[in-house]
Amino acid sequence: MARYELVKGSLALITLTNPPVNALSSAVRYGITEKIKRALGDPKVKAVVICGENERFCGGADIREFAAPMRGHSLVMLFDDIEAGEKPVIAAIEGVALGGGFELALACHYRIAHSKARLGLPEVTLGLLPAAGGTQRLPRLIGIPAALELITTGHHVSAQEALKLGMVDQITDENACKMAVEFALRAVAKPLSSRRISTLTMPCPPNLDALFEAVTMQVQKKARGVMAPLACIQAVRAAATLPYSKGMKRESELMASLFSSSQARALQYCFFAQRTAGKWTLPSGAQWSNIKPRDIRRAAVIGLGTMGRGIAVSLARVGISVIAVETEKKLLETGRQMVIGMLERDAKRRGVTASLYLLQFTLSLQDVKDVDIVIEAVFEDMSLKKRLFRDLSKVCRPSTLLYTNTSGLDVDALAGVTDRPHMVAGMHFFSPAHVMKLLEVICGPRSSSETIATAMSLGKRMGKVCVAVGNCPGFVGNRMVKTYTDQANFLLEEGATPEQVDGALEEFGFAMGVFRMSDLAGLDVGWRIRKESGLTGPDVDPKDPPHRRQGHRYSPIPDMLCEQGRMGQKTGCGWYVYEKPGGTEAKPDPLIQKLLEGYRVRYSIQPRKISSQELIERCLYVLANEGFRVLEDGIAVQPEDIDVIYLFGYGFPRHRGGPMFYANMVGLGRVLDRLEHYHHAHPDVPHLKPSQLLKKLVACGSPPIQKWKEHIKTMHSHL
Ligand SMILES: CCCCCCC/C=C/C(=O)SCCNC(=O)CCNC(=O)[C@H](O)C(C)(C)COP(=O)(O)OP(=O)(O)OC[C@H]1O[C@@H](n2cnc3c(N)ncnc32)[C@H](O)[C@@H]1OP(=O)(O)O
Repeated sequence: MARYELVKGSLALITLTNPPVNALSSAVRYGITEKIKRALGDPKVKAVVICGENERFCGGADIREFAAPMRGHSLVMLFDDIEAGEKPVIAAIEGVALGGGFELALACHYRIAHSKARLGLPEVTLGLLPAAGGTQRLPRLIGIPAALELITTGHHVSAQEALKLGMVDQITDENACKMAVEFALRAVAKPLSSRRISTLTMPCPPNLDALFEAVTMQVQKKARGVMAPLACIQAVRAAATLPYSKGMKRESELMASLFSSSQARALQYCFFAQRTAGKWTLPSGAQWSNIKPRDIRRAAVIGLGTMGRGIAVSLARVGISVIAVETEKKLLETGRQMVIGMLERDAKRRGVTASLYLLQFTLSLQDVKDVDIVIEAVFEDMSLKKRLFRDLSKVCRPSTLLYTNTSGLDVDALAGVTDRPHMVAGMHFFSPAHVMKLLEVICGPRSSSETIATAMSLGKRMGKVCVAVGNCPGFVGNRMVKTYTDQANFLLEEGATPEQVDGALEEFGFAMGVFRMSDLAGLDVGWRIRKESGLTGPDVDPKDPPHRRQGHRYSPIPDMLCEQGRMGQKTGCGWYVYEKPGGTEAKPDPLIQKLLEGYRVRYSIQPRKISSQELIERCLYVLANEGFRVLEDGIAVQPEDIDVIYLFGYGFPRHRGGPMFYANMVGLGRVLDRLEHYHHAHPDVPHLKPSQLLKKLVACGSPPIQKWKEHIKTMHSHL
């Protein structure tokens, strides 16, 4: 796990050999400890270079080992030994030096980085802190403000930024290991005392208290209820106010308070869930590792509304040429200006040239005849989409893949009107499409594995987190979210206010509660869908009372708001009132209070005081319950897929892991009990009825989430 070579007669070269990222597993820690001992004890050796195999220095501690108490050689002791040694040790950083990997580099006397390397202390994103001396050495090296920024955010920096900040001594475009060897030969004669970071005097700014207070407020605002950033601040404060050894003790105490916390478990689960979701599998056995995606060079985007513009930008900025199609000159011109503006702003932010030459705008569908793929992003109207797919069949060459950006319509129905149903699938982008990271790839029953592989690979190329899901109304994300918003509406009927429901969800960790989110997205979106599906408007069965549809409870309150023109932020009022149309400052609206009171009187509902616990349980247990049904129905393959969708598409707080992980943390038995309780109280709400899979898992002793897959026996998978 660590290779030892003597080079140039007097240098020990220690190479970490734990692919793919040379993580510091217990075997690697043992390996480095032994090799350092050997190098320091060998009189022939005058200096040491540490590097990583496969042009990657080190991705940090082995996160998989955090599932159990840490055993084996201590990183802290190893790093103290390296630093205290009498021979210069040089870190040769290629690829990444992250977390424990960067802390290893900080313990070395010199750091040489390749110009493409990235460095940082991302432990906070895993619910931890850099507990191998990172919180004590980094502020001594680069100062408290810069160290605080890096440690509390977990941001990686480029080698150039690292050099500017003083994190590395030199950067090179050559092989960093070779450069480090040459550097080491020159370093042999130099004194080491000023190179031991732990002994350096801390550069302290005068207004220390104010600085820590400001950073604490910033962190609390950005990540409400998240523990790790606050612990990071306390550890850096210890570095600023205590001698090194006492600071290390504080670092270790703070790490102990985080190490087995539920937040750390959730955040580490999210890290692996994201990687698990990328490894898609279809029932045919086709999967990410055995199906070659098509190479996409030319794409067409049909429709230049909000979604189409974002998709065009996402494609062009990764070098794919785009033909954007609209039906009217005015719409085309508006779309063209918006796309160009977005691309120019994006390029300016990234310090690159906008690839405007990749864009073409047209009113003629004929112009898309030679593209590799088409992504349709027209209005969410089935007959319009069908018409377009029929036309695309005629226009496009036979090898063109066709994708629909629908948020919930039947992908197979669209495939069925084409001459190539196996070459049709869904690509559900989230708005704004050039910003939001999530892409649901919808596999129709006839979609070929190549069609899916191409969508997944293209999504990844555009920087998206892609999840392959089955075809059903709303797919995974929107199918589940309906149960959550329904509960929120029912809670209003029963006595809650929008601000109470939102307050409870925001306290839980959502950046925005369900009603504030609805105001932001626009209430008319859901209204149109409900009208189309006959839940409101002229198509409603006259025998249905206003608060029941198809035998189930229904809340007409959102429809009532829309009928009054309250569409959310854009109209200046929705569930809240805003300072002006387009305003963002949500204030509780007495008119909504009045509307709710009138509604309760009309339907003889006795309002009651509803606890935050009930608000959370009703909204979130029902969400997980539908997630279990999604798994039962084979619409998603594994709970990780659902959680990734909720983390990246719906703002589910990452430190809670996602709806399925949250249910697992609460305890499946408890979730089942509470759902049974609520279903008993509201028998006309089928979504509150516990799913079969939840019952089955509880009956099997509530296995850990990673084992649920073994218990999911689907009648037939939709993937
Ligand atoms: C009381 C205890 C005291 C202990 C003190 C310890 C203090 C130190 C703590 C730490 O170091 S925590 C870890 C900090 N490091 C990170 O957070 C980095 C995590 N990794 C990444 O960001 C990325 O993986 C990467 C290194 C930038 C590489 O990205 P790339 O896109 O190239 O590859 P991936 O698909 O992400 O990863 C490939 C493969 O490797 C696995 N992996 C990555 N990093 C780790 C790791 N640190 N530990 C274990 N495994 C890791 C990743 O899961 C992938 O695995 P597979 O999916 O292929 O199985």
